[in-house]
Amino acid sequence: MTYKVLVSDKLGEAGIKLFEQENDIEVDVKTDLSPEELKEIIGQYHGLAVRSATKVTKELLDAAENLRAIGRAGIGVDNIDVDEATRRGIIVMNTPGGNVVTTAEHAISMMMALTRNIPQGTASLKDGRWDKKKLQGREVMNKTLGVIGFGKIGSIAANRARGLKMNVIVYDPVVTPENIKKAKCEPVSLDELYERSDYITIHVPKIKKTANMINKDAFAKMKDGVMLIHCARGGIVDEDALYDALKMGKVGGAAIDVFATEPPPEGFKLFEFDNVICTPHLGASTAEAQTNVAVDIARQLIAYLKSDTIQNAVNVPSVSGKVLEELDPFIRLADRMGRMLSQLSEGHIKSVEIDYDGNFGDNDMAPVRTAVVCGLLEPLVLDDVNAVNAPYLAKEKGIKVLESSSDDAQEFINLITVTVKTDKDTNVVSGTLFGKSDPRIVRINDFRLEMRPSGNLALIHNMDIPGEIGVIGTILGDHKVNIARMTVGQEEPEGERNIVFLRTDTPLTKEVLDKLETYPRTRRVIYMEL
Ligand SMILES: NC(=O)c1ccc[n+]([C@@H]2O[C@H](COP(=O)([O-])OP(=O)(O)OC[C@H]3O[C@@H](n4cnc5c(N)ncnc54)[C@H](O)[C@@H]3O)[C@@H](O)[C@H]2O)c1
Ligand SMILES: O=C(O)[C@H](O)COP(=O)(O)O
Repeated sequence: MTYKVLVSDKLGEAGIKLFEQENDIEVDVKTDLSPEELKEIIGQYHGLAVRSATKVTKELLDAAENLRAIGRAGIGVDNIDVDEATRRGIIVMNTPGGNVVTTAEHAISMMMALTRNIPQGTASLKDGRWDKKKLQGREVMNKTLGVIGFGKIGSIAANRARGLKMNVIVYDPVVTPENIKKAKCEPVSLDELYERSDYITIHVPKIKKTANMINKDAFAKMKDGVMLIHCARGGIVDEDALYDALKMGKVGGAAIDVFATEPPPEGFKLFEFDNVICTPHLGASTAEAQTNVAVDIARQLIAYLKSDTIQNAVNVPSVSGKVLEELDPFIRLADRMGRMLSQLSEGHIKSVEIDYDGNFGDNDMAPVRTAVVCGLLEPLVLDDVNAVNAPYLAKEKGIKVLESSSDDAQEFINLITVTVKTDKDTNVVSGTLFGKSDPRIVRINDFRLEMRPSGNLALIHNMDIPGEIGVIGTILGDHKVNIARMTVGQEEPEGERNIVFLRTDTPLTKEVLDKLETYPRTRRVIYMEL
């Protein structure tokens, strides 16, 4: 299979080369497309590589019928409708490491440029003026820098600021005070950060909670003359509130790299202030960072398209190729168990319980859990179900997914037992591996058996009476259906019922199934193709 990848924003050459080196990947680089142009061509692509400029909206995804993966060469994914991608089973990944030093360095450069009026000095000098007196600045040594968001970039910016002998105070609700102190910074509340900072630099992700977080109320709490550095994402600072704060002199200067609308509209009102300096979203724009993120995203997209290996996904847990390889036989078993349970169960599914008994190594079983859910949902829903959207679809349908584990797998080395409860019934299937990779179903509800879960399978609930198996054999023989394998399940505790589990060489027609169900007495037949 050949996978087509579209690169729709400017991407480092080294990344493009990686795509080109793959025999089974075709890459097209088409930047600066209008939303309409992009919508027209997106249907043919399996992978899409973007930065901030491409807006991956629901409308675009509506047309992206073959798209499996969106790769963001950078960090912020607020230009991508991640929920919609998830619902459609499209993986979204970013490159969290490649541009962080570059961006922290940009924030520090912006702070220094702002405090020493470097852009203003350049402009006035080129304009023929010698504004030496007017453009006097101030030192940053011993001043207090407030860092909002102490993740990858915030912590590097704080480290560089410590090198400039600044006092660094930090607000981050997730990072522990110990970790902030270890970096020789002081953890504080957000209000305290506003009250004490001479400079504030913002390094939070753009999410619902951080949209316009630096607003009128925040500015009101800040020190008079505070200088603001904003190199995170547009929309975190309320630009109207910043305008008012600059006008009142509450904010003494702002260095802005990112804007609510990019590029900002003509006559953008923040440009009227001399003490506002700007860059056109250059935070990540160094040769080093662009090579890093381009290479990272190309590798990640190639790995996912070719081998389903997930790295740095923002909408599904990451799994390395090695772990996937180890778990692969369990994943296949789990998928089949889910499919069987889907066909055994009647009514609305309420919950799925997965028990892992015995030895599964130290692996995170998330891919196995997802495979059970995929198998369970696939026969029931219209959407394509995969590892990306399965948890989302289960949640949307109100299905609880529970897991437990124990060391005791009875006579097996490892045993997966899945119990599906609906509003009408409860069904249980257990499966294991024979050897390292040969999947077997060893229990269906009250019956112990042993059957490979693949091919054309019929599960026939009988009364345990003489001649019954002969009748089934005769019906199939009369219709020229060859039985490849037959297992009779033993009821536990021993009772009057049994189940016959058949694998046939050819699919069973409706006529055969009707006969099996009614002749000469009623049986329950569940037919599945796995
Ligand atoms: N200007 C650019 O070109 C450029 C380049 C790279 C990254 N970025 C942006 O920089 C930002 C930071 O990136 P990162 O890699 O450091 O992310 P990160 O995920 O490593 O760190 C973000 C930190 O913010 C914290 N946080 C979340 N909500 C918060 C809140 N309400 N208040 C305080 N802290 C909060 C998180 O706990 C986390 O520690 C992102 O918005 C990213 O998109 C911009
Ligand atoms: O979040 C990011 O990585 C930055 O905002 C960089 O965006 P860009 O790749 O569009 O320059």
